[in-house]
Amino acid sequence: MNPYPIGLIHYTNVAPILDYLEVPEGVEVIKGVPTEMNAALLSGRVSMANISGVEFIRNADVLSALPDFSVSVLGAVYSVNLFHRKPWGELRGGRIALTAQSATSVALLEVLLQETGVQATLERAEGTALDLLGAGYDGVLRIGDDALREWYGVVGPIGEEVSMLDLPHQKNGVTVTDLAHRWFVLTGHPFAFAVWAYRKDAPPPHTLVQAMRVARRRGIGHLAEVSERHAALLGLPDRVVQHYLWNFRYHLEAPDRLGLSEFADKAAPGHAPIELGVGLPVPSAVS
Ligand SMILES: C=C(O[C@@H]1C=C(C(=O)O)C=C[C@H]1O)C(=O)O
Repeated sequence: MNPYPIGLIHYTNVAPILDYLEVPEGVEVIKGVPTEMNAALLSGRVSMANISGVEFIRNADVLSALPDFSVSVLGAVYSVNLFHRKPWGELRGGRIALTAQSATSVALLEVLLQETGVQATLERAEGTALDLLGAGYDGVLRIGDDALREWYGVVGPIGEEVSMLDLPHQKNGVTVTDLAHRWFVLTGHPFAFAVWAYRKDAPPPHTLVQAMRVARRRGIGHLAEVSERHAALLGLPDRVVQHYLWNFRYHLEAPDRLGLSEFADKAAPGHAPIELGVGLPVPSAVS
């Protein structure tokens, strides 16, 4: 029987799931950044991946998603950041560098700029936020582990007495605008950055979905160990990474679905209806 190919984005934000995932036999794994996994899923190279929420929305005619998984957050996320020196409103007419790793966060930035009447030129460019600001960009969008490290590089050190919650973070003339926080200020809802999407004609085996649920339960139950391990890898304080991971919503509950559908209407008007759980076994009565 052919293996079931899946794509995994290995950002720290999914460590509480992936660190404990025991991949069942018959499942083949490839790894990459969001835009690579988006392309792999849409090309059929993989049948399921934790892809950018906006790509799931844009392709809701051919993609479904697991009904109880996402990378969502209510309020600040700390790893989807716009770095800029001028105030947000003065980015009008400016140039903004976009990491090539992102799809959802780019669409979110576009929505937030539009909602605030700020028209800027967005262009893909790779490099650290400070380097690209130094190269003349007015704003720099960074996501994932790079964004988290560079956020802390600008605003750190953050002690226990100085809450991570005091936003926006500004230091030495650089403002780090957290896009998920701005979405919350705009809507009052969570933001779903990623979902576990799959091709409607190739739903994942139940063994894989169940292994993911078990992994998530273990990861959340061992958050201190996960945080300590990844803090060392990231070179960040353990307590900062623990707050970062504690802050995520890994299911796809009603608030997260509300945020996803609200974003879908803003970012992809006229999108096909979002269908969750297509082709998955109907949950049996819990014994
Ligand atoms: C929470 C994050 O969101 C990520 C952003 C994505 C995107 O912009 O396409 C895709 C996957 C998410 O994990 C992050 O980058 O840390």
